Amino acid sequence: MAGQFAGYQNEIYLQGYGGTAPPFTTDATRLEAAAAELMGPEAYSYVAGAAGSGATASANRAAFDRWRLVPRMLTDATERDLSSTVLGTPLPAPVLLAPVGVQSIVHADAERATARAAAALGLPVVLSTASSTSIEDVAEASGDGPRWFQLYWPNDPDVCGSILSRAREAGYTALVVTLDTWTLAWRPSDLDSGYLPFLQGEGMAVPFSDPVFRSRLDKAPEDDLPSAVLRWISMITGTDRGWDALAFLREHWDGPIALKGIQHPDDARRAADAGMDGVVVSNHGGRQVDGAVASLDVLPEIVAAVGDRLEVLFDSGVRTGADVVKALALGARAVLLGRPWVYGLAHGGEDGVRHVLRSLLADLDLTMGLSGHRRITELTPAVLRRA
Ligand SMILES: Cc1cc2nc3c(=O)[nH]c(=O)nc-3n(C[C@H](O)[C@H](O)[C@H](O)COP(=O)(O)O)c2cc1C
Ligand SMILES: O=C(O)C(=O)c1ccccc1
Repeated sequence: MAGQFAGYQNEIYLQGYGGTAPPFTTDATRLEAAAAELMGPEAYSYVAGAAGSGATASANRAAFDRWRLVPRMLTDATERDLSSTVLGTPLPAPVLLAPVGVQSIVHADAERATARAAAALGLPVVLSTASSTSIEDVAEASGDGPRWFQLYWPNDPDVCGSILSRAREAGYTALVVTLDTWTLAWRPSDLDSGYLPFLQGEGMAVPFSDPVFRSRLDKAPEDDLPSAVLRWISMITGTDRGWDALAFLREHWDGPIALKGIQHPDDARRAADAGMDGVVVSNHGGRQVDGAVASLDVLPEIVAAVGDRLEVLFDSGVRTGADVVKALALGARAVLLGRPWVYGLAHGGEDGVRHVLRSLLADLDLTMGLSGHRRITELTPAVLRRA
Protein backbone atom coordinates (compact mmCIF):
# COMPACT_ATOMS: atom_id res chain seq x y z
CA MET A 1 0.00 0.00 0.00
CA ALA A 2 2.94 2.37 0.56
CA GLY A 3 2.92 5.10 -2.00
CA GLN A 4 -0.27 3.79 -3.57
CA PHE A 5 -1.20 7.32 -4.60
CA ALA A 6 1.92 9.23 -3.53
CA GLY A 7 3.74 7.44 -6.35
CA TYR A 8 2.41 10.06 -8.74
CA GLN A 9 4.79 12.53 -7.09
CA ASN A 10 7.79 10.36 -7.99
CA GLU A 11 6.47 9.88 -11.49
CA ILE A 12 6.31 13.65 -11.98
CA TYR A 13 9.80 14.19 -10.48
CA LEU A 14 11.24 11.50 -12.72
CA GLN A 15 9.66 13.10 -15.76
CA GLY A 16 11.25 16.34 -14.54
CA TYR A 17 14.70 14.68 -14.62
CA GLY A 18 13.90 13.76 -18.20
CA GLY A 19 13.16 17.40 -18.91
CA THR A 20 9.39 17.02 -19.07
CA ALA A 21 6.97 19.06 -16.97
CA PRO A 22 3.67 17.50 -15.78
CA PRO A 23 0.96 17.70 -18.46
CA PHE A 24 -1.01 20.28 -16.50
CA THR A 25 -0.45 22.19 -13.28
CA THR A 26 -0.79 20.19 -10.06
CA ASP A 27 -2.19 23.19 -8.16
CA ALA A 28 -5.98 23.64 -7.99
CA THR A 29 -5.86 27.45 -8.02
CA ARG A 30 -3.52 27.64 -10.99
CA LEU A 31 -5.59 24.99 -12.75
CA GLU A 32 -8.66 27.20 -12.49
CA ALA A 33 -6.76 30.27 -13.72
CA ALA A 34 -5.42 28.32 -16.68
CA ALA A 35 -8.91 26.98 -17.44
CA ALA A 36 -10.25 30.52 -17.51
CA GLU A 37 -7.80 31.28 -20.33
CA LEU A 38 -8.55 28.07 -22.15
CA MET A 39 -12.32 27.75 -21.95
CA GLY A 40 -14.66 30.14 -23.70
CA PRO A 41 -16.30 32.71 -21.40
CA GLU A 42 -19.67 30.92 -21.41
CA ALA A 43 -18.19 27.58 -20.42
CA TYR A 44 -15.95 29.13 -17.79
CA SER A 45 -18.74 31.16 -16.22
CA TYR A 46 -20.95 28.05 -16.14
CA VAL A 47 -18.34 26.03 -14.20
CA ALA A 48 -16.82 28.73 -12.01
CA GLY A 49 -20.09 30.58 -11.51
CA ALA A 50 -21.82 30.86 -8.17
CA ALA A 51 -25.04 32.33 -6.85
CA GLY A 52 -25.32 36.07 -6.28
CA SER A 53 -22.21 37.77 -4.96
CA GLY A 54 -20.28 34.52 -4.62
CA ALA A 55 -20.22 34.96 -0.83
CA THR A 56 -21.03 31.31 -0.12
CA ALA A 57 -18.54 30.00 -2.67
CA SER A 58 -15.82 32.06 -0.91
CA ALA A 59 -17.09 31.05 2.53
CA ASN A 60 -16.71 27.38 1.57
CA ARG A 61 -12.97 27.93 1.06
CA ALA A 62 -12.51 30.21 4.08
CA ALA A 63 -14.05 27.55 6.35
CA PHE A 64 -11.25 25.10 5.51
CA ASP A 65 -8.68 27.73 6.43
CA ARG A 66 -10.06 27.97 9.96
CA TRP A 67 -8.97 24.39 10.72
CA ARG A 68 -5.35 23.22 10.91
CA LEU A 69 -3.79 19.77 11.13
CA VAL A 70 -1.50 18.86 14.01
CA PRO A 71 1.15 16.50 12.57
CA ARG A 72 2.51 13.64 14.69
CA MET A 73 6.06 12.25 14.38
CA LEU A 74 7.62 8.76 14.48
CA THR A 75 4.28 7.07 13.98
CA ASP A 76 5.31 4.56 11.31
CA ALA A 77 3.09 5.95 8.60
CA THR A 78 5.21 4.67 5.72
CA GLU A 79 2.61 2.08 4.80
CA ARG A 80 -0.76 3.66 4.29
CA ASP A 81 -4.17 2.30 3.41
CA LEU A 82 -6.74 4.89 2.43
CA SER A 83 -9.42 2.39 1.45
CA SER A 84 -12.93 2.62 2.79
CA THR A 85 -16.49 1.56 2.00
CA VAL A 86 -19.03 4.25 1.21
CA LEU A 87 -22.74 3.42 0.86
CA GLY A 88 -21.79 -0.15 0.10
CA THR A 89 -19.13 0.69 -2.51
CA PRO A 90 -15.57 -0.36 -1.61
CA LEU A 91 -13.21 2.48 -2.58
CA PRO A 92 -9.42 2.89 -2.73
CA ALA A 93 -9.92 6.29 -1.04
CA PRO A 94 -13.09 8.04 0.17
CA VAL A 95 -13.25 10.46 -2.76
CA LEU A 96 -16.00 10.62 -5.39
CA LEU A 97 -16.61 12.76 -8.44
CA ALA A 98 -19.54 15.06 -7.65
CA PRO A 99 -22.41 15.10 -10.13
CA VAL A 100 -21.79 17.76 -12.77
CA GLY A 101 -24.33 18.38 -15.53
CA VAL A 102 -23.84 19.16 -19.20
CA GLN A 103 -20.17 18.26 -19.51
CA SER A 104 -20.36 18.65 -23.31
CA ILE A 105 -20.01 22.39 -22.64
CA VAL A 106 -16.53 21.69 -21.30
CA HIS A 107 -15.17 19.01 -23.61
CA ALA A 108 -16.50 17.02 -26.57
CA ASP A 109 -15.79 13.68 -24.81
CA ALA A 110 -17.84 14.95 -21.86
CA GLU A 111 -19.17 12.35 -19.36
CA ARG A 112 -17.48 9.45 -21.16
CA ALA A 113 -14.02 10.96 -20.59
CA THR A 114 -14.85 11.57 -16.93
CA ALA A 115 -16.17 8.03 -16.49
CA ARG A 116 -13.04 6.49 -18.02
CA ALA A 117 -10.69 8.58 -15.88
CA ALA A 118 -12.61 7.77 -12.69
CA ALA A 119 -12.80 4.06 -13.51
CA ALA A 120 -9.03 3.91 -14.10
CA LEU A 121 -8.58 4.98 -10.46
CA GLY A 122 -11.51 3.03 -9.03
CA LEU A 123 -13.32 6.18 -7.92
CA PRO A 124 -17.08 6.47 -8.48
CA VAL A 125 -18.69 8.97 -10.79
CA VAL A 126 -22.08 10.27 -9.73
CA LEU A 127 -23.84 10.70 -13.06
CA SER A 128 -26.01 13.82 -13.23
CA THR A 129 -29.61 13.68 -14.45
CA ALA A 130 -28.54 16.73 -16.50
CA SER A 131 -25.92 14.66 -18.31
CA SER A 132 -25.15 15.34 -21.95
CA THR A 133 -24.55 11.58 -22.41
CA SER A 134 -27.12 8.86 -21.75
CA ILE A 135 -27.16 6.65 -18.65
CA GLU A 136 -26.29 3.59 -20.76
CA ASP A 137 -23.44 5.22 -22.71
CA VAL A 138 -21.77 6.43 -19.52
CA ALA A 139 -22.15 2.95 -18.02
CA GLU A 140 -20.36 1.51 -21.03
CA ALA A 141 -17.50 4.02 -20.71
CA SER A 142 -17.30 3.34 -16.96
CA GLY A 143 -16.91 -0.42 -17.58
CA ASP A 144 -16.06 -2.18 -14.31
CA GLY A 145 -15.71 1.17 -12.50
CA PRO A 146 -18.10 2.03 -9.65
CA ARG A 147 -20.94 4.35 -10.61
CA TRP A 148 -23.74 6.11 -8.78
CA PHE A 149 -26.68 8.10 -10.19
CA GLN A 150 -27.82 11.60 -9.21
CA LEU A 151 -31.52 12.36 -9.50
CA TYR A 152 -33.25 15.58 -10.36
CA TRP A 153 -36.60 14.26 -9.24
CA PRO A 154 -39.31 14.38 -11.95
CA ASN A 155 -42.80 14.98 -10.54
CA ASP A 156 -44.22 12.43 -13.00
CA PRO A 157 -43.92 9.13 -11.08
CA ASP A 158 -43.76 6.94 -14.20
CA VAL A 159 -40.99 9.05 -15.75
CA CYS A 160 -39.13 8.96 -12.44
CA GLY A 161 -39.58 5.18 -12.14
CA SER A 162 -38.37 4.64 -15.70
CA ILE A 163 -35.19 6.68 -15.18
CA LEU A 164 -34.46 4.89 -11.90
CA SER A 165 -34.93 1.44 -13.39
CA ARG A 166 -32.66 2.32 -16.33
CA ALA A 167 -29.97 3.45 -13.90
CA ARG A 168 -30.25 0.26 -11.83
CA GLU A 169 -30.21 -1.86 -14.97
CA ALA A 170 -27.06 -0.08 -16.17
CA GLY A 171 -25.17 -0.87 -12.96
CA TYR A 172 -25.44 2.36 -10.97
CA THR A 173 -25.47 1.14 -7.37
CA ALA A 174 -26.34 4.15 -5.20
CA LEU A 175 -28.79 7.01 -5.71
CA VAL A 176 -28.02 10.63 -4.80
CA VAL A 177 -31.16 12.79 -4.72
CA THR A 178 -30.36 16.49 -5.07
CA LEU A 179 -32.85 18.61 -3.12
CA ASP A 180 -31.22 22.05 -3.22
CA THR A 181 -31.71 22.76 -6.93
CA TRP A 182 -35.46 22.56 -7.49
CA THR A 183 -34.92 25.74 -9.48
CA LEU A 184 -31.69 27.40 -10.56
CA ALA A 185 -30.54 30.27 -8.36
CA TRP A 186 -29.77 33.83 -9.45
CA ARG A 187 -26.37 33.32 -11.07
CA PRO A 188 -25.15 36.63 -12.50
CA SER A 189 -22.26 35.18 -14.48
CA ASP A 190 -24.53 32.72 -16.32
CA LEU A 191 -27.16 35.39 -16.86
CA ASP A 192 -24.60 37.86 -18.21
CA SER A 193 -23.19 35.35 -20.66
CA GLY A 194 -26.76 34.64 -21.78
CA TYR A 195 -25.89 31.00 -22.04
CA LEU A 196 -28.57 28.61 -20.94
CA PRO A 197 -27.32 25.29 -22.29
CA PHE A 198 -30.41 23.37 -21.18
CA LEU A 199 -32.67 25.62 -23.23
CA GLN A 200 -30.57 24.69 -26.23
CA GLY A 201 -31.17 21.03 -25.57
CA GLU A 202 -27.80 20.18 -24.03
CA GLY A 203 -27.96 18.21 -20.81
CA MET A 204 -31.12 16.45 -21.95
CA ALA A 205 -29.66 13.04 -22.83
CA VAL A 206 -31.36 11.33 -19.88
CA PRO A 207 -34.97 12.43 -20.51
CA PHE A 208 -34.69 12.52 -24.31
CA SER A 209 -33.57 8.88 -24.39
CA ASP A 210 -36.35 7.85 -22.02
CA PRO A 211 -39.37 6.15 -23.62
CA VAL A 212 -41.77 7.16 -20.86
CA PHE A 213 -40.71 10.81 -21.00
CA ARG A 214 -41.03 10.73 -24.78
CA SER A 215 -44.55 9.31 -24.49
CA ARG A 216 -45.52 12.47 -22.59
CA LEU A 217 -44.68 14.72 -25.57
CA ASP A 218 -46.94 15.70 -28.46
CA LYS A 219 -43.91 15.93 -30.74
CA ALA A 220 -40.53 14.23 -30.43
CA PRO A 221 -37.65 16.44 -29.18
CA GLU A 222 -36.09 16.10 -32.66
CA ASP A 223 -39.18 17.81 -34.12
CA ASP A 224 -39.92 20.36 -31.41
CA LEU A 225 -36.96 20.99 -29.14
CA PRO A 226 -38.29 23.99 -27.19
CA SER A 227 -41.49 22.20 -26.11
CA ALA A 228 -39.57 19.08 -25.05
CA VAL A 229 -37.08 21.10 -23.04
CA LEU A 230 -39.81 23.12 -21.33
CA ARG A 231 -41.76 19.97 -20.54
CA TRP A 232 -38.74 18.47 -18.84
CA ILE A 233 -37.91 21.64 -16.92
CA SER A 234 -41.50 21.82 -15.69
CA MET A 235 -41.17 18.23 -14.41
CA ILE A 236 -38.02 18.81 -12.36
CA THR A 237 -38.68 22.30 -10.99
CA GLY A 238 -40.86 23.14 -8.00
CA THR A 239 -40.90 21.88 -4.46
CA ASP A 240 -44.43 20.85 -3.61
CA ARG A 241 -43.33 17.46 -2.28
CA GLY A 242 -42.83 16.76 1.43
CA TRP A 243 -40.62 14.35 3.34
CA ASP A 244 -43.23 11.61 2.99
CA ALA A 245 -42.59 11.59 -0.80
CA LEU A 246 -39.27 9.88 -0.11
CA ALA A 247 -41.21 6.65 0.39
CA PHE A 248 -41.68 6.56 -3.40
CA LEU A 249 -37.93 6.59 -3.96
CA ARG A 250 -37.39 3.97 -1.26
CA GLU A 251 -39.86 1.72 -3.12
CA HIS A 252 -38.39 2.34 -6.55
CA TRP A 253 -34.69 2.15 -5.76
CA ASP A 254 -33.27 -1.14 -4.62
CA GLY A 255 -30.00 0.20 -3.16
CA PRO A 256 -28.61 2.94 -0.93
CA ILE A 257 -30.07 6.46 -1.21
CA ALA A 258 -28.44 9.71 -0.07
CA LEU A 259 -30.03 13.17 0.00
CA LYS A 260 -27.76 15.91 -1.35
CA GLY A 261 -27.92 19.54 -0.29
CA ILE A 262 -28.49 18.98 3.44
CA GLN A 263 -27.30 21.89 5.64
CA HIS A 264 -29.43 21.64 8.79
CA PRO A 265 -29.25 18.89 11.44
CA ASP A 266 -33.07 18.67 11.57
CA ASP A 267 -33.18 17.93 7.84
CA ALA A 268 -30.53 15.27 8.36
CA ARG A 269 -32.69 13.74 11.13
CA ARG A 270 -35.67 13.73 8.80
CA ALA A 271 -33.57 11.97 6.17
CA ALA A 272 -32.73 9.27 8.72
CA ASP A 273 -36.39 9.03 9.82
CA ALA A 274 -37.38 8.55 6.17
CA GLY A 275 -35.07 5.53 5.93
CA MET A 276 -32.38 7.20 3.85
CA ASP A 277 -28.88 5.68 3.95
CA GLY A 278 -26.91 8.89 3.66
CA VAL A 279 -26.85 12.64 3.28
CA VAL A 280 -24.46 14.80 1.32
CA VAL A 281 -23.73 17.93 3.34
CA SER A 282 -23.45 20.39 0.46
CA ASN A 283 -24.40 23.88 -0.63
CA HIS A 284 -23.90 22.96 -4.28
CA GLY A 285 -20.50 24.67 -4.34
CA GLY A 286 -22.12 28.01 -3.45
CA ARG A 287 -24.23 27.90 -6.62
CA GLN A 288 -27.67 27.99 -4.99
CA VAL A 289 -28.23 30.13 -1.88
CA ASP A 290 -25.89 33.11 -1.85
CA GLY A 291 -25.17 34.05 1.73
CA ALA A 292 -25.70 30.48 2.91
CA VAL A 293 -23.40 29.12 5.58
CA ALA A 294 -20.14 27.42 4.54
CA SER A 295 -20.74 23.71 4.06
CA LEU A 296 -17.80 22.72 6.32
CA ASP A 297 -19.18 24.88 9.14
CA VAL A 298 -22.36 22.78 9.42
CA LEU A 299 -20.67 19.39 8.99
CA PRO A 300 -19.85 18.80 12.71
CA GLU A 301 -23.39 19.50 13.95
CA ILE A 302 -24.87 17.21 11.29
CA VAL A 303 -22.42 14.43 12.16
CA ALA A 304 -23.36 14.89 15.83
CA ALA A 305 -27.07 14.69 14.97
CA VAL A 306 -27.12 11.65 12.67
CA GLY A 307 -23.62 10.22 12.31
CA ASP A 308 -24.70 7.02 14.02
CA ARG A 309 -27.84 6.61 11.88
CA LEU A 310 -26.62 7.20 8.33
CA GLU A 311 -23.49 8.00 6.32
CA VAL A 312 -22.62 11.69 6.15
CA LEU A 313 -20.86 12.64 2.91
CA PHE A 314 -19.53 16.12 2.23
CA ASP A 315 -18.89 18.53 -0.63
CA SER A 316 -18.36 22.20 -1.47
CA GLY A 317 -14.92 23.74 -1.50
CA VAL A 318 -12.64 20.68 -1.40
CA ARG A 319 -9.48 21.54 -3.35
CA THR A 320 -6.48 19.86 -1.67
CA GLY A 321 -5.44 16.73 0.21
CA ALA A 322 -5.52 18.69 3.47
CA ASP A 323 -9.12 19.72 2.75
CA VAL A 324 -10.06 16.05 2.40
CA VAL A 325 -8.31 15.20 5.69
CA LYS A 326 -10.13 18.05 7.46
CA ALA A 327 -13.58 17.02 6.20
CA LEU A 328 -12.95 13.37 7.11
CA ALA A 329 -11.62 14.37 10.55
CA LEU A 330 -14.81 16.38 11.15
CA GLY A 331 -16.82 13.21 10.52
CA ALA A 332 -17.46 12.97 6.79
CA ARG A 333 -17.49 9.42 5.51
CA ALA A 334 -16.30 10.62 2.09
CA VAL A 335 -15.94 13.79 0.07
CA LEU A 336 -17.20 14.68 -3.38
CA LEU A 337 -15.03 16.81 -5.60
CA GLY A 338 -16.63 19.25 -8.05
CA ARG A 339 -14.97 21.98 -10.07
CA PRO A 340 -11.29 20.88 -10.02
CA TRP A 341 -11.72 17.81 -12.22
CA VAL A 342 -14.09 19.76 -14.47
CA TYR A 343 -11.16 22.11 -15.15
CA GLY A 344 -9.07 19.01 -15.80
CA LEU A 345 -11.68 17.90 -18.34
CA ALA A 346 -11.40 21.29 -20.06
CA HIS A 347 -7.61 20.98 -20.19
CA GLY A 348 -7.29 17.50 -21.55
CA GLY A 349 -10.43 15.36 -21.57
CA GLU A 350 -9.88 11.97 -19.94
CA ASP A 351 -6.14 12.62 -19.32
CA GLY A 352 -6.91 15.96 -17.72
CA VAL A 353 -9.47 14.46 -15.33
CA ARG A 354 -7.10 11.63 -14.47
CA HIS A 355 -4.28 14.06 -13.77
CA VAL A 356 -6.42 16.13 -11.39
CA LEU A 357 -7.66 13.05 -9.53
CA ARG A 358 -4.17 11.52 -9.26
CA SER A 359 -2.82 14.85 -8.01
CA LEU A 360 -5.49 15.13 -5.33
CA LEU A 361 -5.04 11.51 -4.22
CA ALA A 362 -1.24 11.88 -4.07
CA ASP A 363 -1.60 15.09 -2.04
CA LEU A 364 -4.09 13.32 0.29
CA ASP A 365 -1.82 10.30 0.68
CA LEU A 366 1.24 12.46 1.48
CA THR A 367 -0.69 14.73 3.85
CA MET A 368 -1.98 11.67 5.73
CA GLY A 369 1.48 10.15 6.00
CA LEU A 370 3.32 13.33 6.91
CA SER A 371 0.81 14.12 9.64
CA GLY A 372 1.28 10.63 11.01
CA HIS A 373 -1.84 8.77 9.91
CA ARG A 374 -2.05 5.41 8.22
CA ARG A 375 -5.75 4.88 7.91
CA ILE A 376 -8.91 6.89 7.33
CA THR A 377 -10.36 5.64 10.64
CA GLU A 378 -7.55 7.45 12.51
CA LEU A 379 -8.94 10.79 11.38
CA THR A 380 -11.00 12.28 14.21
CA PRO A 381 -11.53 15.87 15.44
CA ALA A 382 -8.51 15.30 17.72
CA VAL A 383 -6.15 15.62 14.71
CA LEU A 384 -7.32 19.24 14.13
CA ARG A 385 -7.05 22.59 15.90
CA ARG A 386 -9.03 25.74 15.29
CA ALA A 387 -6.73 28.22 13.51
C1 LIG B 1 -20.57 23.00 -13.52
C2 LIG B 1 -21.29 22.35 -12.38
C3 LIG B 1 -22.43 21.59 -12.64
C4 LIG B 1 -23.09 20.96 -11.60
N1 LIG B 1 -24.16 20.15 -11.88
C5 LIG B 1 -24.74 19.46 -10.88
C6 LIG B 1 -25.79 18.54 -11.16
O1 LIG B 1 -26.17 18.33 -12.31
N2 LIG B 1 -26.34 17.89 -10.12
C7 LIG B 1 -25.95 18.08 -8.81
O2 LIG B 1 -26.48 17.48 -7.90
N3 LIG B 1 -24.95 18.94 -8.53
C8 LIG B 1 -24.34 19.62 -9.53
N4 LIG B 1 -23.31 20.46 -9.23
C9 LIG B 1 -22.85 20.60 -7.83
C10 LIG B 1 -21.75 19.57 -7.51
O3 LIG B 1 -22.28 18.27 -7.47
C11 LIG B 1 -21.10 19.83 -6.14
O4 LIG B 1 -22.10 19.92 -5.16
C12 LIG B 1 -20.26 21.09 -6.11
O5 LIG B 1 -19.60 21.31 -7.34
C13 LIG B 1 -19.23 20.95 -5.00
O6 LIG B 1 -18.50 22.10 -4.84
P1 LIG B 1 -17.03 22.34 -5.47
O7 LIG B 1 -17.22 22.61 -6.92
O8 LIG B 1 -16.59 23.52 -4.68
O9 LIG B 1 -16.19 21.10 -5.19
C14 LIG B 1 -22.62 21.11 -10.27
C15 LIG B 1 -21.48 21.87 -10.01
C16 LIG B 1 -20.80 22.49 -11.06
C17 LIG B 1 -19.56 23.26 -10.75
O1 LIG C 1 -25.27 24.09 -12.66
C1 LIG C 1 -25.58 23.41 -11.67
O2 LIG C 1 -25.10 23.64 -10.55
C2 LIG C 1 -26.55 22.37 -11.79
O3 LIG C 1 -26.82 21.73 -10.82
C3 LIG C 1 -27.19 22.06 -13.08
C4 LIG C 1 -28.57 21.90 -13.13
C5 LIG C 1 -29.19 21.65 -14.34
C6 LIG C 1 -28.43 21.53 -15.50
C7 LIG C 1 -27.06 21.66 -15.42
C8 LIG C 1 -26.43 21.90 -14.22
